[in-house]
Amino acid sequence: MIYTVTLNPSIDYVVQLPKLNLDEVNRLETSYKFPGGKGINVSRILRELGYANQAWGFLGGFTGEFVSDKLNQLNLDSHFTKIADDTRINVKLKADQETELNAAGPKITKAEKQVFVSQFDELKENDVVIFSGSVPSSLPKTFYFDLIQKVKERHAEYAVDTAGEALKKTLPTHPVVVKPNNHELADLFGVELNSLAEIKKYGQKLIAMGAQNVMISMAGDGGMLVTKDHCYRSAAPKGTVQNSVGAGDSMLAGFTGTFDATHDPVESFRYGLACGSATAFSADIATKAKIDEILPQIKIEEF
Ligand SMILES: Nc1ncnc2c1ncn2[C@@H]1O[C@H](COP(=O)(O)OP(=O)(O)OP(=O)(O)O)[C@@H](O)[C@H]1O
Ligand SMILES: O=P(O)(O)OC[C@@]1(O)O[C@H](CO)[C@@H](O)[C@@H]1O
Repeated sequence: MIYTVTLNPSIDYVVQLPKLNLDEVNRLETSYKFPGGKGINVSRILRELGYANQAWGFLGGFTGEFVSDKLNQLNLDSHFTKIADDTRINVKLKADQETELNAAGPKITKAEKQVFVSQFDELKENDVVIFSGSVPSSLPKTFYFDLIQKVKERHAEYAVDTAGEALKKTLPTHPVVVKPNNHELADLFGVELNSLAEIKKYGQKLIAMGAQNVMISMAGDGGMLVTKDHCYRSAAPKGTVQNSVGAGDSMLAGFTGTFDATHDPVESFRYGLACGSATAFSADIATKAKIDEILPQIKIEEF
């Protein structure tokens, strides 16, 4: 079974207008509300691909009710810990440029945290836990790392989509896959990455530090997969970008779900790339039909 962890879910309020004028009232052309949060996006794609999974995390208040109702409507299996404070609202502004305003997140009490942590006792050998997204500021900075210790005690596997020191700290515990984007990879080492060869070199460093697979996302430039003995690269298929929010989560879902089922890194990378682009070319998180349409366009080569 695959479990996704979204410590800080959101309502994603996506607003579209031709141009943002600061210091003025701006009238929106369209606006949508989606259930958001990285792990929730991962769960939605896993479900589209037919992989049984359950979404975990914290939800509370009227905003939490909205997210919960939407997940029920999507028939998503979920088990969120109820909290007293309100789940956050993140604003995604699509104008001449894309701007995201992500809130810090709700207060989580000690008792609520305890209820959530006890869920990890349910894990079994060979389960996979996917940790994605920010940690609300009321939780300790080491929270992912502490949860990973629980996953390892239960002999389950895990994947992680986080950045900076939190990512570095998890590498020696051998995550199945980590998915930095090229900018996060550069920031991690305080360097600029100007070529695919450099991206490969720093991806290999993450392998040397303990990751089992390193998938580097590069938005419209496609992606790279670094394994212990190989490196694979693919450009992105062409299409009209509608809303790239969640493309990285979709990529992680495609890879991890396929890898759990097949243990084939190239096939998993293929699904990761197709899911990422399918979401970028959709208004919301991609559907199975969109993923199937993109899959034949993915061309992977050894690099
Ligand atoms: N404009 C695009 N055209 C085609 N494919 C795209 C585009 N944007 C993203 N993708 C696909 O989705 C993958 C993940 O996207 P991206 O690199 O933006 O992830 P990310 O930085 O983690 O994004 P986010 O945090 O918004 O989910 C890319 O590696 C690529 O395969
Ligand atoms: O603030 P975080 O947790 O880093 O990211 C949250 C978020 O931007 O990530 C998803 C897209 O990847 C959105 O659904 C959500 O709003």
